[in-house]
Amino acid sequence: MAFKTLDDMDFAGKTALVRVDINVPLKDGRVTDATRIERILPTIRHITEAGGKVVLLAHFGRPKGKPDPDMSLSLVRPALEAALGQPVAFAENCIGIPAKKAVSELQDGGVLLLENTRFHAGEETNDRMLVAGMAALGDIYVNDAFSAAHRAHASTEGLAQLLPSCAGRLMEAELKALDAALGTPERPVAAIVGGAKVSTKLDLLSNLITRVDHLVIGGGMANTFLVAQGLAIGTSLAERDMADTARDILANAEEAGCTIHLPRDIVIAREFAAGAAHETLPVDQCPDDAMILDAGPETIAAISALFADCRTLVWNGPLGAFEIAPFDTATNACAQEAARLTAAGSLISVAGGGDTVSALNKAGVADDFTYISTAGGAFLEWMEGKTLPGVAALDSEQASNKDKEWNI
Ligand SMILES: Nc1ncnc2c1ncn2[C@@H]1O[C@H](COP(=O)(O)OP(=O)(O)O)[C@@H](O)[C@H]1O
Ligand SMILES: O=C(OP(=O)(O)O)[C@H](O)COP(=O)(O)O
Repeated sequence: MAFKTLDDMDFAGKTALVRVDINVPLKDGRVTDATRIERILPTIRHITEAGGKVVLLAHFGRPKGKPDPDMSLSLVRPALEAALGQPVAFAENCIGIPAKKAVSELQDGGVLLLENTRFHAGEETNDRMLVAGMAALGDIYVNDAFSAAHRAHASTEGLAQLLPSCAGRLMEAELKALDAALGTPERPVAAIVGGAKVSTKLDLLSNLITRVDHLVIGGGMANTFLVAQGLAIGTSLAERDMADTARDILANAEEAGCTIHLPRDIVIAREFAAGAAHETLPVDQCPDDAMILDAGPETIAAISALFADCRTLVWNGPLGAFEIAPFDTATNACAQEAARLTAAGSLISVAGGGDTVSALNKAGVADDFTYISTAGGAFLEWMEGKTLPGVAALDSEQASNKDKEWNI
Protein backbone atom coordinates (compact mmCIF):
# COMPACT_ATOMS: atom_id res chain seq x y z
CA MET A 1 0.00 0.00 0.00
CA ALA A 2 1.30 3.49 -0.85
CA PHE A 3 0.39 6.61 1.02
CA LYS A 4 1.54 10.20 1.02
CA THR A 5 3.63 11.55 3.88
CA LEU A 6 4.22 15.04 5.27
CA ASP A 7 7.02 15.46 2.69
CA ASP A 8 4.46 15.31 -0.13
CA MET A 9 2.37 18.20 1.22
CA ASP A 10 2.78 21.98 1.17
CA PHE A 11 1.52 23.27 4.52
CA ALA A 12 2.42 26.98 4.12
CA GLY A 13 -0.65 29.07 4.89
CA LYS A 14 -2.79 25.94 5.10
CA THR A 15 -4.82 24.47 7.94
CA ALA A 16 -4.00 20.83 8.67
CA LEU A 17 -6.51 18.65 10.51
CA VAL A 18 -4.21 16.28 12.37
CA ARG A 19 -5.78 13.14 13.91
CA VAL A 20 -3.68 12.16 16.91
CA ASP A 21 -4.12 9.66 19.74
CA ILE A 22 -3.66 11.46 23.04
CA ASN A 23 -5.76 8.91 24.94
CA VAL A 24 -3.25 9.06 27.79
CA PRO A 25 -3.51 7.72 31.36
CA LEU A 26 -4.76 10.33 33.82
CA LYS A 27 -4.77 10.34 37.64
CA ASP A 28 -6.24 13.12 39.79
CA GLY A 29 -6.53 15.30 36.69
CA ARG A 30 -2.88 14.88 35.69
CA VAL A 31 -1.35 12.94 32.80
CA THR A 32 0.71 10.10 34.31
CA ASP A 33 2.42 9.00 31.09
CA ALA A 34 3.06 11.43 28.24
CA THR A 35 4.55 8.97 25.73
CA ARG A 36 1.68 9.33 23.25
CA ILE A 37 2.00 13.13 23.44
CA GLU A 38 5.78 13.11 22.94
CA ARG A 39 5.52 10.82 19.92
CA ILE A 40 3.24 13.23 17.98
CA LEU A 41 5.52 16.26 18.41
CA PRO A 42 7.56 15.70 15.20
CA THR A 43 4.40 15.88 13.09
CA ILE A 44 3.09 19.01 14.80
CA ARG A 45 6.48 20.72 14.55
CA HIS A 46 6.90 19.80 10.87
CA ILE A 47 3.62 21.52 10.01
CA THR A 48 4.10 24.61 12.19
CA GLU A 49 7.67 25.09 10.97
CA ALA A 50 6.39 24.86 7.39
CA GLY A 51 4.07 27.81 8.16
CA GLY A 52 0.89 25.78 8.55
CA LYS A 53 -1.78 25.82 11.24
CA VAL A 54 -2.34 22.62 13.23
CA VAL A 55 -5.85 21.63 14.32
CA LEU A 56 -5.70 18.52 16.49
CA LEU A 57 -8.54 16.01 16.42
CA ALA A 58 -8.59 13.24 19.02
CA HIS A 59 -10.76 11.03 21.21
CA PHE A 60 -10.33 10.58 24.94
CA GLY A 61 -11.78 7.56 26.77
CA ARG A 62 -15.10 6.05 25.75
CA PRO A 63 -17.81 8.67 26.45
CA LYS A 64 -20.51 6.87 24.43
CA GLY A 65 -21.45 9.73 22.10
CA LYS A 66 -22.25 12.31 24.79
CA PRO A 67 -20.22 15.10 26.43
CA ASP A 68 -18.66 14.05 29.72
CA PRO A 69 -16.46 16.54 31.64
CA ASP A 70 -14.28 13.69 32.96
CA MET A 71 -13.32 12.88 29.38
CA SER A 72 -12.72 16.42 28.17
CA LEU A 73 -9.53 16.90 26.20
CA SER A 74 -9.09 20.16 28.12
CA LEU A 75 -7.62 17.86 30.84
CA VAL A 76 -4.83 16.84 28.46
CA ARG A 77 -4.14 20.33 27.10
CA PRO A 78 -1.64 21.40 29.86
CA ALA A 79 0.52 18.31 29.23
CA LEU A 80 0.39 19.00 25.49
CA GLU A 81 1.46 22.61 26.00
CA ALA A 82 4.30 21.53 28.29
CA ALA A 83 5.60 18.95 25.81
CA LEU A 84 5.26 21.27 22.82
CA GLY A 85 6.64 24.33 24.61
CA GLN A 86 4.00 26.62 23.11
CA PRO A 87 0.41 27.59 23.93
CA VAL A 88 -2.35 25.39 22.53
CA ALA A 89 -5.75 26.97 21.89
CA PHE A 90 -8.84 24.92 22.77
CA ALA A 91 -12.34 24.73 21.27
CA GLU A 92 -15.16 23.14 23.22
CA ASN A 93 -16.54 21.30 20.19
CA CYS A 94 -14.86 19.57 17.26
CA ILE A 95 -17.39 21.01 14.78
CA GLY A 96 -19.69 24.02 14.46
CA ILE A 97 -19.30 27.64 15.51
CA PRO A 98 -16.86 27.16 18.46
CA ALA A 99 -14.51 25.16 16.24
CA LYS A 100 -14.81 27.53 13.25
CA LYS A 101 -14.19 30.57 15.43
CA ALA A 102 -11.11 29.00 17.06
CA VAL A 103 -9.70 28.02 13.65
CA SER A 104 -10.28 31.53 12.28
CA GLU A 105 -8.33 32.99 15.24
CA LEU A 106 -5.37 30.67 14.73
CA GLN A 107 -2.14 32.21 13.39
CA ASP A 108 0.24 30.44 11.00
CA GLY A 109 2.42 28.21 13.21
CA GLY A 110 -0.35 27.98 15.84
CA VAL A 111 -1.84 24.85 17.38
CA LEU A 112 -5.49 24.29 18.30
CA LEU A 113 -6.93 21.29 20.16
CA LEU A 114 -10.57 20.42 19.48
CA GLU A 115 -12.79 18.76 22.08
CA ASN A 116 -13.18 14.97 22.20
CA THR A 117 -14.53 13.71 18.86
CA ARG A 118 -16.38 10.92 20.72
CA PHE A 119 -18.68 13.51 22.34
CA HIS A 120 -20.57 13.05 19.03
CA ALA A 121 -22.27 9.69 18.42
CA GLY A 122 -21.40 10.14 14.72
CA GLU A 123 -17.69 9.69 15.44
CA GLU A 124 -17.96 5.95 16.01
CA THR A 125 -20.60 5.45 13.28
CA ASN A 126 -18.40 7.36 10.81
CA ASP A 127 -21.32 9.68 10.14
CA ARG A 128 -20.89 11.65 6.93
CA MET A 129 -22.37 14.86 8.31
CA LEU A 130 -19.90 14.81 11.19
CA VAL A 131 -17.07 14.13 8.74
CA ALA A 132 -18.25 17.05 6.59
CA GLY A 133 -18.41 19.30 9.67
CA MET A 134 -14.81 18.47 10.56
CA ALA A 135 -13.58 18.65 6.95
CA ALA A 136 -14.95 22.19 6.67
CA LEU A 137 -12.32 23.29 9.22
CA GLY A 138 -9.18 22.51 7.22
CA ASP A 139 -7.41 22.00 3.90
CA ILE A 140 -5.34 18.87 4.52
CA TYR A 141 -5.95 15.75 6.65
CA VAL A 142 -2.99 14.16 8.42
CA ASN A 143 -3.48 10.86 10.25
CA ASP A 144 -0.87 10.37 12.97
CA ALA A 145 -3.00 8.08 15.15
CA PHE A 146 -1.75 4.58 14.34
CA SER A 147 -3.04 3.44 17.74
CA ALA A 148 -6.61 4.34 16.71
CA ALA A 149 -6.26 3.16 13.09
CA HIS A 150 -8.20 -0.05 13.84
CA ARG A 151 -11.31 2.10 14.27
CA ALA A 152 -13.25 3.10 11.14
CA HIS A 153 -14.43 6.31 12.75
CA ALA A 154 -15.24 9.75 11.30
CA SER A 155 -11.91 11.27 12.37
CA THR A 156 -9.77 8.20 11.64
CA GLU A 157 -11.26 7.00 8.34
CA GLY A 158 -14.03 9.27 7.07
CA LEU A 159 -11.91 12.42 6.79
CA ALA A 160 -9.38 10.71 4.53
CA GLN A 161 -12.22 10.18 2.04
CA LEU A 162 -12.95 13.88 1.84
CA LEU A 163 -9.69 15.82 2.10
CA PRO A 164 -6.21 15.52 0.54
CA SER A 165 -4.57 13.16 3.04
CA CYS A 166 -1.25 11.90 4.27
CA ALA A 167 0.30 9.94 7.13
CA GLY A 168 2.07 11.73 9.97
CA ARG A 169 5.57 10.87 11.16
CA LEU A 170 4.39 8.61 13.99
CA MET A 171 2.07 6.64 11.69
CA GLU A 172 5.01 6.13 9.30
CA ALA A 173 7.41 5.17 12.09
CA GLU A 174 5.02 2.68 13.71
CA LEU A 175 4.33 0.83 10.46
CA LYS A 176 8.02 0.71 9.59
CA ALA A 177 9.16 -0.46 13.03
CA LEU A 178 6.45 -3.10 13.40
CA ASP A 179 7.21 -4.44 9.94
CA ALA A 180 10.93 -4.62 10.73
CA ALA A 181 10.44 -6.44 14.06
CA LEU A 182 7.37 -8.54 13.31
CA GLY A 183 6.88 -8.65 9.51
CA THR A 184 8.36 -12.17 9.49
CA PRO A 185 8.69 -12.85 13.21
CA GLU A 186 11.39 -15.16 14.51
CA ARG A 187 9.77 -18.22 16.10
CA PRO A 188 8.63 -19.30 18.58
CA VAL A 189 6.44 -16.21 19.08
CA ALA A 190 4.70 -15.51 22.39
CA ALA A 191 1.96 -12.91 22.80
CA ILE A 192 0.75 -11.55 26.12
CA VAL A 193 -2.72 -10.04 26.07
CA GLY A 194 -3.93 -8.59 29.35
CA GLY A 195 -5.49 -5.34 30.51
CA ALA A 196 -9.08 -4.32 30.90
CA LYS A 197 -10.58 -3.86 27.41
CA VAL A 198 -11.97 -7.39 27.40
CA SER A 199 -14.83 -7.14 24.91
CA THR A 200 -12.93 -5.16 22.29
CA LYS A 201 -9.86 -7.41 22.40
CA LEU A 202 -11.34 -10.86 23.04
CA ASP A 203 -12.58 -11.35 19.48
CA LEU A 204 -9.19 -10.67 17.98
CA LEU A 205 -7.68 -13.53 19.98
CA SER A 206 -9.49 -15.97 17.66
CA ASN A 207 -7.21 -14.81 14.85
CA LEU A 208 -4.14 -14.19 16.96
CA ILE A 209 -3.95 -17.87 17.96
CA THR A 210 -3.28 -18.69 14.29
CA ARG A 211 -0.29 -16.31 14.25
CA VAL A 212 1.54 -17.03 17.50
CA ASP A 213 2.90 -20.17 19.16
CA HIS A 214 2.01 -19.16 22.71
CA LEU A 215 -0.70 -16.87 24.03
CA VAL A 216 -0.44 -15.69 27.63
CA ILE A 217 -3.76 -14.32 28.82
CA GLY A 218 -3.49 -12.07 31.84
CA GLY A 219 -5.05 -9.13 33.69
CA GLY A 220 -8.79 -8.57 33.44
CA MET A 221 -8.83 -10.56 30.19
CA ALA A 222 -7.81 -13.74 32.05
CA ASN A 223 -10.80 -13.52 34.38
CA THR A 224 -13.24 -14.06 31.52
CA PHE A 225 -11.31 -17.22 30.58
CA LEU A 226 -11.41 -18.43 34.19
CA VAL A 227 -15.21 -17.99 34.10
CA ALA A 228 -15.23 -19.94 30.83
CA GLN A 229 -13.48 -22.78 32.65
CA GLY A 230 -16.11 -22.77 35.38
CA LEU A 231 -13.90 -21.17 38.05
CA ALA A 232 -15.22 -18.68 40.62
CA ILE A 233 -13.72 -15.18 40.31
CA GLY A 234 -15.61 -13.32 43.08
CA THR A 235 -16.08 -9.62 42.24
CA SER A 236 -13.28 -9.50 39.64
CA LEU A 237 -13.50 -7.49 36.42
CA ALA A 238 -14.77 -9.83 33.68
CA GLU A 239 -17.23 -9.97 30.82
CA ARG A 240 -19.23 -13.04 31.70
CA ASP A 241 -21.38 -12.79 28.57
CA MET A 242 -18.23 -13.40 26.52
CA ALA A 243 -17.42 -16.71 28.19
CA ASP A 244 -18.63 -18.61 25.09
CA THR A 245 -16.15 -16.76 22.89
CA ALA A 246 -13.42 -17.52 25.43
CA ARG A 247 -14.42 -21.21 25.39
CA ASP A 248 -14.22 -21.25 21.56
CA ILE A 249 -10.73 -19.75 21.68
CA LEU A 250 -9.60 -22.36 24.20
CA ALA A 251 -11.09 -25.13 22.06
CA ASN A 252 -9.55 -23.88 18.78
CA ALA A 253 -6.08 -23.01 20.05
CA GLU A 254 -4.58 -26.48 19.91
CA GLU A 255 -5.65 -27.03 16.30
CA ALA A 256 -4.22 -23.61 15.47
CA GLY A 257 -0.89 -24.71 16.95
CA CYS A 258 -1.03 -22.26 19.84
CA THR A 259 -0.57 -23.06 23.53
CA ILE A 260 -2.68 -20.91 25.84
CA HIS A 261 -1.26 -19.92 29.22
CA LEU A 262 -3.63 -18.80 31.97
CA PRO A 263 -2.84 -17.71 35.54
CA ARG A 264 -1.88 -20.53 37.93
CA ASP A 265 -2.10 -18.42 41.06
CA ILE A 266 -3.75 -15.09 41.82
CA VAL A 267 -3.34 -12.08 44.09
CA ILE A 268 -6.70 -11.03 45.52
CA ALA A 269 -7.98 -8.13 47.62
CA ARG A 270 -11.35 -6.82 48.79
CA GLU A 271 -10.70 -3.29 47.49
CA PHE A 272 -8.50 -1.73 44.84
CA ALA A 273 -6.67 0.74 47.05
CA ALA A 274 -3.16 1.49 48.27
CA GLY A 275 -2.41 -0.54 51.38
CA ALA A 276 -5.39 -2.91 50.84
CA ALA A 277 -4.94 -6.29 52.52
CA HIS A 278 -4.08 -8.86 49.86
CA GLU A 279 -3.41 -12.56 49.61
CA THR A 280 -1.90 -15.01 47.10
CA LEU A 281 -4.04 -18.07 46.37
CA PRO A 282 -4.26 -20.91 43.84
CA VAL A 283 -6.30 -19.85 40.81
CA ASP A 284 -9.31 -21.99 41.80
CA GLN A 285 -9.67 -20.48 45.27
CA CYS A 286 -10.87 -16.91 44.72
CA PRO A 287 -13.29 -16.01 47.59
CA ASP A 288 -16.75 -14.74 46.62
CA ASP A 289 -16.18 -11.29 48.13
CA ALA A 290 -12.68 -10.71 46.65
CA MET A 291 -11.31 -9.62 43.29
CA ILE A 292 -8.30 -10.82 41.34
CA LEU A 293 -5.91 -7.91 40.89
CA ASP A 294 -2.65 -9.57 39.89
CA ALA A 295 -0.98 -12.87 39.03
CA GLY A 296 1.04 -14.72 41.66
CA PRO A 297 4.67 -15.97 41.79
CA GLU A 298 3.99 -19.34 40.15
CA THR A 299 2.47 -17.60 37.15
CA ILE A 300 5.39 -15.16 36.99
CA ALA A 301 7.85 -18.08 37.01
CA ALA A 302 5.91 -19.85 34.23
CA ILE A 303 5.84 -16.73 32.04
CA SER A 304 9.57 -16.10 32.63
CA ALA A 305 10.35 -19.71 31.65
CA LEU A 306 8.27 -19.25 28.49
CA PHE A 307 10.23 -16.11 27.56
CA ALA A 308 13.44 -18.14 27.76
CA ASP A 309 12.02 -20.59 25.17
CA CYS A 310 10.79 -17.93 22.73
CA ARG A 311 12.51 -15.69 20.16
CA THR A 312 9.80 -13.03 19.86
CA LEU A 313 7.44 -11.46 22.39
CA VAL A 314 4.50 -9.18 21.61
CA TRP A 315 2.75 -7.69 24.62
CA ASN A 316 -0.38 -5.64 25.07
CA GLY A 317 -2.19 -5.19 28.35
CA PRO A 318 -0.78 -5.27 31.90
CA LEU A 319 -0.88 -8.56 33.86
CA GLY A 320 -2.49 -6.84 36.83
CA ALA A 321 -3.96 -3.57 38.09
CA PHE A 322 -0.45 -2.08 37.95
CA GLU A 323 -1.42 1.47 38.93
CA ILE A 324 -1.37 0.54 42.64
CA ALA A 325 1.37 -1.53 44.33
CA PRO A 326 1.64 -4.43 45.01
CA PHE A 327 -0.69 -5.27 42.10
CA ASP A 328 2.11 -4.22 39.71
CA THR A 329 4.31 -7.15 40.79
CA ALA A 330 3.62 -9.58 37.92
CA THR A 331 3.78 -6.84 35.27
CA ASN A 332 7.06 -5.50 36.68
CA ALA A 333 8.69 -8.91 37.10
CA CYS A 334 7.78 -10.11 33.60
CA ALA A 335 8.76 -6.75 32.05
CA GLN A 336 12.15 -6.92 33.76
CA GLU A 337 12.71 -10.48 32.58
CA ALA A 338 11.76 -9.57 28.98
CA ALA A 339 14.13 -6.59 29.14
CA ARG A 340 16.96 -8.79 30.47
CA LEU A 341 16.53 -11.37 27.70
CA THR A 342 16.30 -8.60 25.09
CA ALA A 343 19.59 -7.11 26.33
CA ALA A 344 21.15 -10.59 26.23
CA GLY A 345 20.10 -10.85 22.56
CA SER A 346 17.86 -13.88 22.96
CA LEU A 347 14.46 -12.12 22.67
CA ILE A 348 12.91 -9.62 20.27
CA SER A 349 10.40 -7.74 22.42
CA VAL A 350 7.64 -5.47 21.14
CA ALA A 351 5.08 -3.97 23.52
CA GLY A 352 2.36 -1.39 23.08
CA GLY A 353 -0.81 0.24 24.37
CA GLY A 354 -1.48 3.39 26.38
CA ASP A 355 -1.44 1.67 29.76
CA THR A 356 1.13 -0.97 28.83
CA VAL A 357 3.67 1.72 27.90
CA SER A 358 2.86 3.50 31.14
CA ALA A 359 3.41 0.24 33.07
CA LEU A 360 6.74 -0.43 31.32
CA ASN A 361 7.88 3.13 31.98
CA LYS A 362 6.89 2.66 35.64
CA ALA A 363 8.92 -0.59 35.71
CA GLY A 364 11.86 1.38 34.25
CA VAL A 365 12.37 -0.95 31.27
CA ALA A 366 10.65 0.72 28.29
CA ASP A 367 14.01 1.71 26.77
CA ASP A 368 15.20 -1.90 27.00
CA PHE A 369 12.52 -3.39 24.76
CA THR A 370 13.27 -3.86 21.05
CA TYR A 371 10.35 -1.57 20.16
CA ILE A 372 7.64 0.22 22.10
CA SER A 373 4.53 1.02 20.10
CA THR A 374 1.99 3.65 21.11
CA ALA A 375 -0.66 1.18 19.94
CA GLY A 376 -2.27 -1.74 21.76
CA GLY A 377 -5.40 -3.06 20.03
CA ALA A 378 -4.29 -1.59 16.68
CA PHE A 379 -0.95 -3.34 16.83
CA LEU A 380 -2.57 -6.66 17.74
CA GLU A 381 -4.94 -6.29 14.77
CA TRP A 382 -1.96 -5.43 12.54
CA MET A 383 -0.28 -8.58 13.93
CA GLU A 384 -3.38 -10.61 12.98
CA GLY A 385 -2.80 -9.52 9.40
CA LYS A 386 -5.88 -7.30 9.28
CA THR A 387 -6.10 -4.17 7.16
CA LEU A 388 -6.50 -1.22 9.51
CA PRO A 389 -9.22 1.12 8.20
CA GLY A 390 -7.33 4.26 9.22
CA VAL A 391 -4.27 3.13 7.26
CA ALA A 392 -6.23 1.80 4.27
CA ALA A 393 -8.05 5.13 3.89
CA LEU A 394 -4.71 6.86 3.29
CA ASP A 395 -4.01 4.63 0.28
CA SER A 396 -3.08 6.93 -2.58
CA GLU A 397 -4.89 4.75 -5.12
CA GLN A 398 -8.18 5.33 -3.36
CA ALA A 399 -7.62 9.06 -3.50
CA SER A 400 -8.64 9.37 -7.15
CA ASN A 401 -12.06 7.92 -6.28
CA LYS A 402 -12.82 10.40 -3.48
CA ASP A 403 -14.97 12.73 -5.57
CA LYS A 404 -17.06 9.84 -6.89
CA GLU A 405 -17.77 8.41 -3.45
CA TRP A 406 -18.66 11.63 -1.69
CA ASN A 407 -21.44 13.94 -2.69
CA ILE A 408 -22.14 16.31 0.18
N1 LIG B 1 -7.06 -8.07 37.20
C1 LIG B 1 -7.40 -6.84 36.85
N2 LIG B 1 -8.52 -6.27 37.34
C2 LIG B 1 -8.87 -5.01 36.98
N3 LIG B 1 -8.17 -4.23 36.14
C3 LIG B 1 -7.05 -4.74 35.61
C4 LIG B 1 -6.61 -6.06 35.93
N4 LIG B 1 -5.47 -6.27 35.24
C5 LIG B 1 -5.21 -5.16 34.53
N5 LIG B 1 -6.15 -4.23 34.75
C6 LIG B 1 -6.24 -2.86 34.21
O1 LIG B 1 -6.12 -2.85 32.81
C7 LIG B 1 -5.86 -1.50 32.40
C8 LIG B 1 -5.10 -1.47 31.11
O2 LIG B 1 -5.82 -2.18 30.12
P1 LIG B 1 -5.88 -1.75 28.57
O3 LIG B 1 -6.50 -0.40 28.45
O4 LIG B 1 -6.54 -2.87 27.86
O5 LIG B 1 -4.33 -1.66 28.20
P2 LIG B 1 -3.60 -0.78 27.06
O6 LIG B 1 -4.04 0.66 27.25
O7 LIG B 1 -2.15 -0.97 27.29
O8 LIG B 1 -4.07 -1.34 25.76
C9 LIG B 1 -5.13 -0.87 33.58
O9 LIG B 1 -5.86 0.26 34.00
C10 LIG B 1 -5.11 -1.97 34.65
O10 LIG B 1 -5.36 -1.49 35.96
O1 LIG C 1 -5.93 3.54 23.91
C1 LIG C 1 -6.21 3.04 22.81
O2 LIG C 1 -6.06 1.72 22.53
P1 LIG C 1 -5.26 0.64 23.44
O3 LIG C 1 -5.91 0.57 24.81
O4 LIG C 1 -5.44 -0.63 22.67
O5 LIG C 1 -3.84 1.08 23.53
C2 LIG C 1 -6.65 3.85 21.64
O6 LIG C 1 -6.75 5.21 22.00
C3 LIG C 1 -7.98 3.34 21.08
O7 LIG C 1 -8.99 3.50 22.04
P2 LIG C 1 -10.34 2.59 21.95
O8 LIG C 1 -9.93 1.17 22.25
O9 LIG C 1 -11.26 3.18 22.99
O10 LIG C 1 -10.86 2.75 20.54
